[in-house]
Amino acid sequence: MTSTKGLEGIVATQSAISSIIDDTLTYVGYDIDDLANNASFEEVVYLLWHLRLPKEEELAELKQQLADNMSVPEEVLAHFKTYPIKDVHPMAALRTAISLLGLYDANAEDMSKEENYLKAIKLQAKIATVVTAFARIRKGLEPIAPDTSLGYAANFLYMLNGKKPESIEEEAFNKALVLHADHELNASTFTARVCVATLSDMYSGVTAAIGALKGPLHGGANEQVMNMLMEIGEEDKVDEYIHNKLANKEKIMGFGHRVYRKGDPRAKHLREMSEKLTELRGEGKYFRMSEQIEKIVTGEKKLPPNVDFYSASVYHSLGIDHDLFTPIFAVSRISGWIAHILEQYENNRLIRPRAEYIGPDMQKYVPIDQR
Ligand SMILES: CC(=O)SCCNC(=O)CCNC(=O)[C@H](O)C(C)(C)COP(=O)(O)OP(=O)(O)OC[C@H]1O[C@@H](n2cnc3c(N)ncnc32)[C@H](O)[C@@H]1OP(=O)(O)O
Ligand SMILES: O=C([O-])CC(=O)C(=O)O
Repeated sequence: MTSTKGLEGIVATQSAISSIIDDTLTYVGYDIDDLANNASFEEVVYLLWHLRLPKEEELAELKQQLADNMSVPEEVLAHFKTYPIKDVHPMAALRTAISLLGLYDANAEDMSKEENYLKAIKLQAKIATVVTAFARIRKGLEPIAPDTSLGYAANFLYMLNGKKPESIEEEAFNKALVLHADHELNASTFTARVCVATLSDMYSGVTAAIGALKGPLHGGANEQVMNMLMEIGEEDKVDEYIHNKLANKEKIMGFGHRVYRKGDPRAKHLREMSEKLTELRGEGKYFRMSEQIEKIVTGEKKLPPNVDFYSASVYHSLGIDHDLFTPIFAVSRISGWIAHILEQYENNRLIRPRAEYIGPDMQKYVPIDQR
């Protein structure tokens, strides 16, 4: 038996949800460029869960179901006020809150198709409320109830900030949600599938996936990109900072990808938004710094930016706290996790690979007084 480090190149399942072929990303056969330019996030959620685009009335029904299920139990919100540690990371709070939500769902263990679909709606709806409520409660602010007249993207920004977003903000946030919704067998999606392939419940699968997304080699990179931009501070410091990092063989967050070679097709959309939004906010330097970093890293390491690189300056210019960037990734990606969880249940087999053993040969047990 020989192993492949990080399972590189291993095809671990079949899936009809999304594909990456020759650096082109599609959801159910629809090019990500087409979806980013035209679709609402709710349309994409429907597409991922039903493997077809919704008709008007189907989309209206999903929107209504999401709006109707956004409230979360008081106990979950109250629990945010009980942490003994200051500055709990919002991804840790989110991971716990999703698990906690499962304890308030009487049907959490019901594995019927109907109940799993209802759980999907509840999770997709409530995650927006959980993230925004935590963001407010930690600042001593009251959570804001969803405005059911708003779409999902606008509602998220409304619940976060307490005011309805401008249309340019809503459009940008909707596009970011569309771009992050699914991505074949990335680490967090694989985690979700491994978890539910034991026939564990959907709350467990999503909780596990949040844990995997949190790491800086995966979803956690978007927050690290912004930390890097803040640390560099000024445009004339970029060159020295990046060259030092590369010389020390340190990774530049937001660059590289296990699957894409020529480039991540999502990055250009976020780049475009970053340019527009940072300029509008009078913070164009973050776009210009990002551009400089891209020039150096693509030139010297031949590593193109991934989805996390320009999303950082986009979210920053929407006025979002930097440690909420990864939870926002989860708010979108939960749609993909759920699609994969449902697909896994449909055609399940336990996921259990092997390990190539590299430890010592057979040893004889030595009693403790003779070691
Ligand atoms: C949503 C997402 O998850 S997108 C990815 C988000 N993560 C990041 O942006 C973190 C930075 N990037 C990385 O760490 C990696 O490129 C990953 C994790 C995305 C992909 O990892 P892998 O396919 O395992 O590549 P691996 O880490 O083995 O890198 C291969 C080589 O490229 C180098 N490399 C890869 N990414 C970077 C980077 N961002 N900066 C500098 N060098 C890099 C590695 O140091 C390694 O060099 P070596 O062969 O000389 O040792
Ligand atoms: O696919 C991956 O490995 C990481 C990624 O880009 C994503 O999850 O969006």
